[in-house]
Amino acid sequence: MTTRPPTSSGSWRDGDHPGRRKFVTIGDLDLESGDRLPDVVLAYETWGRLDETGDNAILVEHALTGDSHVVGPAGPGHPTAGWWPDLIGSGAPLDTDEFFVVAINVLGGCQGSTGPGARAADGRAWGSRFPRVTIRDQVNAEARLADELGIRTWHTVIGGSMGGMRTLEWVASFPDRVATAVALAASGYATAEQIGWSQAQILAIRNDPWFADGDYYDRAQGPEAGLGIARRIAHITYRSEPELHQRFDRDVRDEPAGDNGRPRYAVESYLDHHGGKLAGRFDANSYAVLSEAMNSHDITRGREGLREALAPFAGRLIVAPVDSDRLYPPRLSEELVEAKPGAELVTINSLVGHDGFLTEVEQVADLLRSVVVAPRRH
Ligand SMILES: CC(=O)SCCNC(=O)CCNC(=O)[C@H](O)C(C)(C)COP(=O)(O)OP(=O)(O)OC[C@H]1O[C@@H](n2cnc3c(N)ncnc32)[C@H](O)[C@@H]1OP(=O)(O)O
Ligand SMILES: N[C@@H](CCO)C(=O)O
Repeated sequence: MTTRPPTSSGSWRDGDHPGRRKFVTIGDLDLESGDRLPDVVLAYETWGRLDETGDNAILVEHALTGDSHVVGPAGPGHPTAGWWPDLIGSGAPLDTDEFFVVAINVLGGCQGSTGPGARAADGRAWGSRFPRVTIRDQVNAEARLADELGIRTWHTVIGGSMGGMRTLEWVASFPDRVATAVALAASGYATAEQIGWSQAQILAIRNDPWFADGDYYDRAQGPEAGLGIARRIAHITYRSEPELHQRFDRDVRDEPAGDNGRPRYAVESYLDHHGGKLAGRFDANSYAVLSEAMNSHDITRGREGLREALAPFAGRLIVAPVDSDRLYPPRLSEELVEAKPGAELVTINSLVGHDGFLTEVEQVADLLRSVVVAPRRH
């Protein structure tokens, strides 16, 4: 759930140590829908130092249930340890001796940024009143944070999945503010199948009797069961069929015993684990808002096609699909490379599927070392 920062304007922080959350008020945000979201706060974390030229900043964009805590242990404001361990630090692929690394909790999220669990001006959680936001709205908000930090052009923007969507939207919306973009396990638009999977997940949440039309924050219980089901559905799409087969096959867990003596398959217990874990650390409304934001993703909206959307970008574009990804199949990355002359395709090899961009940390590290960071030193 959202940890509400103190109400004020300008920047404030939990602490000055690297990786400690900071907050900035970016003011009112006009949304694509025509709504205006007032007094928007974004939570973010930084590592390293912005140099005098201001051109050494790297933006790391998190995926659906990630947050600004890219590296480091769990702690206040961070329900989990970092989701890309060891990628940021002195001598790490995103080397803080050289770069100023920024990660922002996405608009609509639940780890410090304005989202449905945050309090509106009347002191009540936004809940059902939280407006629809798009990936483009989220990137517009992030651009305002970049302005606040004095970052005109990102040296690199990198992200996977929903983070890859924001990376590509940065390229399309602010082509002169990104020098290099790395989009992992992503696509230029949400596909019919992705939208279909999202629908099932959103319905699981909204049909939980404890959802209360989204206004459950002052109740004894929220729609954790619905969120858990959503996560189970999603998690299957994040993994490959061969991986699930190899890991679990038809194995049965002997405890706890299944109801009515039916077997409890190991894969069920695994999905129960992931469903329960997410329900304990994430806000269901945020999950639905962010899923709808992902459904909105389409860098071609108002820009003709992929080619036209990417044409103004003069920087370096690297797209990195996971070869076994059935949710964002490699053809979606190949389309981007075909649409953008000079764009590079670097395939991540993994049995895992979509989550490969999180689990194959070494390959991501190699990618960052070889194609992103190294060229700056020459
Ligand atoms: C690491 C984080 O969660 S950081 C928080 C932010 N998170 C994100 O941004 C991404 C969200 N995380 C994820 O999507 C996933 O957790 C991933 C991609 C990181 C997981 O990748 P993997 O390393 O392949 O983990 P895997 O899917 O095997 O799950 C391991 C967990 O399942 C449990 N598990 C494995 N098999 C079973 C089973 N048959 N029954 C019950 N539990 C099982 C393990 O005990 C382990 O539990 P733990 O995570 O509580 O320690
Ligand atoms: N498993 C990741 C990837 C979603 O694309 C997450 O939960 O954020």
